[in-house]
Amino acid sequence: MSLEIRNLNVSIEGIPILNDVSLYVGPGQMVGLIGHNGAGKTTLIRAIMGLLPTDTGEMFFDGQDLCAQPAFTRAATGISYLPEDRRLIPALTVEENIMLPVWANKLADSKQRLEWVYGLIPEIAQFRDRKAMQLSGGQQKLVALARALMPGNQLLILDEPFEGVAPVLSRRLSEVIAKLGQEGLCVLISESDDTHSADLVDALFRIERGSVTAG
Ligand SMILES: Nc1ncnc2c1ncn2[C@@H]1O[C@H](COP(=O)(O)OP(=O)(O)OP(=O)(O)O)[C@@H](O)[C@H]1O
Repeated sequence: MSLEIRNLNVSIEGIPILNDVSLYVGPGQMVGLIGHNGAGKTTLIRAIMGLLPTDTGEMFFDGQDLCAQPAFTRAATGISYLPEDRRLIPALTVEENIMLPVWANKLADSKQRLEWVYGLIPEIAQFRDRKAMQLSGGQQKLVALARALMPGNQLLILDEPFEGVAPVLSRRLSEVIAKLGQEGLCVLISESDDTHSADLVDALFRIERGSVTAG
């Protein structure tokens, strides 16, 4: 499984945002996407997820042309993302929040997948029956990651996962993300600088004013 993006151009309301972006995430690779606020990280992630239309260029995952497939097919392809904000539903329990993508996409093997996620992040299993609103911001981030892991069994995209997370929890988040690499997932992590991702990633791309360079 690999993600290959070639010469991708994306505009929002007629304004060019991404210029000729090329990026590669190899099988089982963990790759960083580093850029300042407004550089275009979220726009690129939204384009990969099919949430923004692309102007020109190519995106392939496991040989499938992602540009040709609508957003709702991503979960079935095993592609998922952790948005910058957590977007948990406060009145639902932790487990209900984690199960949302399973219900929305009628995913198979959800029981095994849930056990796998609880094994990876055991502290979440302990508060599975609590309402999301009763958790700290960092705990909510872990739950949002768990939720993304339900459909994301091939490619997981993490949009600034460490943003606004206290040091103790960001260390824990790093441990969990490192484990994902060992599980053979392709992972793309965006960050405004490489403070947290430097030790995690196998390769790095930098994005500046909508243009991406390797290294
Ligand atoms: N809905 C929109 N309408 C107009 N311009 C937008 C829209 N969304 C993003 N942009 C512009 O696209 C550029 C890239 O924004 P994007 O959110 O992708 O950056 P980012 O690297 O993720 O930054 P941040 O770290 O602040 O989230 C910015 O100049 C932004 O103003």
